[in-house]
Amino acid sequence: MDNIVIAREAAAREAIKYLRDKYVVGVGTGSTAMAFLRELHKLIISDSIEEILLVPTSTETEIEIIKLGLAHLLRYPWQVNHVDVAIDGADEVDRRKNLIKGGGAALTREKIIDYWAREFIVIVDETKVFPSIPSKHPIPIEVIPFAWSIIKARLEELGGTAELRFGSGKRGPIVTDNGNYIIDYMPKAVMNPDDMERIIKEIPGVVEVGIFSGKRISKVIIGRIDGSVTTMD
Ligand SMILES: O=C(CO)[C@H](O)[C@H](O)COP(=O)(O)O
Repeated sequence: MDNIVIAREAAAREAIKYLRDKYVVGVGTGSTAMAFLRELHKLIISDSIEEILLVPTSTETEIEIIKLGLAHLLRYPWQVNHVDVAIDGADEVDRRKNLIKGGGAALTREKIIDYWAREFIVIVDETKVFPSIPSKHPIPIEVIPFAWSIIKARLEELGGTAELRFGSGKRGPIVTDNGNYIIDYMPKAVMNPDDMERIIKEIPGVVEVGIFSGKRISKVIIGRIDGSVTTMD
């Protein structure tokens, strides 16, 4: 098995320990979150956990829940009055638990559900840990299509590069679950993530920013390629 897969699965298995009977669980987006969903599926079919409900953070995750035969557990935000725990992946994490998210273009729904949850637990493999963010991955920003060129220009004025995200088939810009576009922004200068998030969010037409503040995160579980895990609280 691929080393990264071993690391992601180790983090996903560890996250299972934070679930309880009757929990409403926010289910993240991406391959690591899907590793968690597969572990959760095992628990559910073996009756090791009871009356759990699943709130997806994207259409992609919703489809995976249905494909696993768990449609009866699927709930939308308006069908529950809270989320006990959200488990989600990330593209980058720094030592203060600040995250870059949105590699899968799901950052807005992820932030809505992850921040709503009483506990927000992040699962990553060790290659996602960096001294500061953004390091390798630009900051995904969800924008209203009408405003994309203006926002791109405003970001470039702030310094750095800003690119409208296209699909791999080059048929046009990626469209999010909310009908918006994604701009990937790599700033020139390192800045405090909370300040960076605030500055970008102030640009009219920006829907959400793929910086998730470490202050909002309960725990980061880091899976290692030897199968071990470490936790940042
Ligand atoms: O933010 C996300 C989707 O919008 C994902 O959580 C992030 O891209 C990590 O994905 P993966 O686990 O596949 O590396």
